[in-house]
Amino acid sequence: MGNGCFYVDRLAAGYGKRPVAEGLSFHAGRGEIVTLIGPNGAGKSTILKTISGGLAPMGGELVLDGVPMERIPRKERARKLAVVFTEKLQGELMTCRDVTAAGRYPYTGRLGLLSEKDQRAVDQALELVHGTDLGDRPFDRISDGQRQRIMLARALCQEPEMILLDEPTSHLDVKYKLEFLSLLREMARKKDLSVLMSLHELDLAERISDRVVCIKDGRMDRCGTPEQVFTPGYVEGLFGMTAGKFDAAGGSVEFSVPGGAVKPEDLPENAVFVIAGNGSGRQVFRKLQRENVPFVTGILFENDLDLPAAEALAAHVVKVPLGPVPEEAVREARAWIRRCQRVICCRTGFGVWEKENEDLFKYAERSGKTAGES
Ligand SMILES: Nc1ncnc2c1ncn2[C@@H]1O[C@H](COP(=O)(O)OP(=O)(O)OP(=O)(O)O)[C@@H](O)[C@H]1O
Repeated sequence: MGNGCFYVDRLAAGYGKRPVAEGLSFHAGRGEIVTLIGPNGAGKSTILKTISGGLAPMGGELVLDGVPMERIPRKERARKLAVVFTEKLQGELMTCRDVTAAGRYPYTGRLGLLSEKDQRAVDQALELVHGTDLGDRPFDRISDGQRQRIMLARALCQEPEMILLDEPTSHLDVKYKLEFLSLLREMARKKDLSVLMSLHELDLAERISDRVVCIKDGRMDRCGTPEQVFTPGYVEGLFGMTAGKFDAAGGSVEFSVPGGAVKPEDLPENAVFVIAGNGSGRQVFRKLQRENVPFVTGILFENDLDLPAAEALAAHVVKVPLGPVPEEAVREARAWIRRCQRVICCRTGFGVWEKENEDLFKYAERSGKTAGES
């Protein structure tokens, strides 16, 4: 089970008598970020609620710092484990500073009076989330994104060993999403925190997580590093996607090509051949896709940055393994060019290993297919 400060072993979580998910075994070490992903209703929130103590486990073990969770006294657990579930706290009549300070309650006496040390911890936490200016504002009159940052400040000033977050970026704009997750990453490392959260943004999950736990049909479908989890085709299966493709290399989602791949003889009249490579083609592929213009592309090496988007969107891709480009691939690409109405070249120049693509471009020029290229 590793030296993680937290682990679950064969955990079952659910409501009443019915487990929503069971057989869950994973761990989160100190300084690590572990992310739960999976389709809507898979049970991610239920698992987090169970780990936070809000729901009783229906089976299995929950262990924090070598001690079964149920044996950790409530007050100690409140110090060790911080929870960021935004919908929980209404915070009426409270300022953002009051809400943040609530994170110190496990450390204060019964009256909840804050010592100087507590006040300092509140200041620091607000500063960390860039929330100092929000301190005096009423918590119920700030934006959802600001509320999310204040909730993180509250969790941080609790000085926990572990933070649980349920979809912490759902209300944040793209700038704050990145800022928030970078902050979380930094806090995890600096303060040796274990972070367990659910995320819907797979690209962010892939970039930020040390480990990803995939939940599907009431069980743990996969658990591992992002490289182990996000293998080609996996996300589409996990989410039962029929309308698009997840680019495992680039961490982005591609809409699928209408009608799918085609045979040369079925290629529509307005089809375009795109000479791309090295990431130069993706924007063009997407533009053609939006405009409903079918296209063929090549010659792409199998590790090319353009390949995932090409495979998701093109009617056909002429691709080759790394190494010398076979004559046959060149012949095939030329045949597709002859069938296409025009050729778009995304390259401003060709490297020494791209002689065949340069030749294809010259071939297209000679055929008059590059005229009016946009
Ligand atoms: N309070 C509840 N009582 C009974 N069943 C519930 C309750 N809350 C959620 N469920 C059910 O448990 C299952 C898992 O829900 P959960 O919210 O954990 O999924 P999730 O993976 O977090 O979904 P989402 O991605 O949509 O947030 C769903 O079928 C849901 O309808």
